[in-house]
Amino acid sequence: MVDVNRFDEMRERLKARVKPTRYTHSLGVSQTAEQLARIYGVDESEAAVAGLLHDWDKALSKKEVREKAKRLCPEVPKEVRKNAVGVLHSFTAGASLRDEFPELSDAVLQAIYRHTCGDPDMTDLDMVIYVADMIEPGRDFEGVEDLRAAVGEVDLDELYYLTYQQSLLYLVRSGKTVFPGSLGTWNALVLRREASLAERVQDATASAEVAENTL
Ligand SMILES: Nc1ncnc2c1ncn2[C@@H]1O[C@H](COP(=O)(O)OP(=O)(O)O)[C@@H](O)[C@H]1O
Repeated sequence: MVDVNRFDEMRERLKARVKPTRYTHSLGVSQTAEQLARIYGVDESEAAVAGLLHDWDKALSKKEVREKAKRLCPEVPKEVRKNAVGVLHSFTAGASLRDEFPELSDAVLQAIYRHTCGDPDMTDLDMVIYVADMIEPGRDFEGVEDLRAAVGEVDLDELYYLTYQQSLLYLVRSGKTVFPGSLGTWNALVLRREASLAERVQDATASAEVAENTL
């Protein structure tokens, strides 16, 4: 739980660090993450803080973020630093924000680390931040209204799946490079979703059979 005064201090430091449009986006993500957290039973305070700080390293130039990633994120391949510089800010912020705010939990840092590329095995907080980043009120892309309409109507795994799908569609449609790990993540999400649907069909069939036999 982050103290209200501390949250205000984080907000002021972010405001001084990033461009005004990025600051507005960050406030939108923080508020949307808090709402999603309430709906899906996730810690609201952690969601608000992770949402607020997720783009902390967007303030860095391409050169700076590449150097920071090289220094702090040895797990990120060289070709990602070279060809997908846009994703690096999430890794570097996740790896370094505790130096700025020592009270940040591992869960918050992980959600920040995963906010751009996701992961096959996301926690509920990770998914809340990933989705909030895509649907905060300032976002405007084809399909965003469908995602907003799905909030509370589908479970969090499904909402993350739908959001991830939109993100990949956007990258491919606009001819952008895709982070190599994203294909593996997508495949894992598809397979898990298929397994979960099959399980639900099986359960429904079993329940129908029980009902029929008791008539
Ligand atoms: N899986 C991915 N692979 C490669 N690039 C991505 C991926 N996901 C997002 N990006 C790109 O990385 C940049 C940062 O993404 P993100 O942090 O989600 O958005 P934003 O900067 O708009 O808040 C954007 O240019 C986005 O298109």
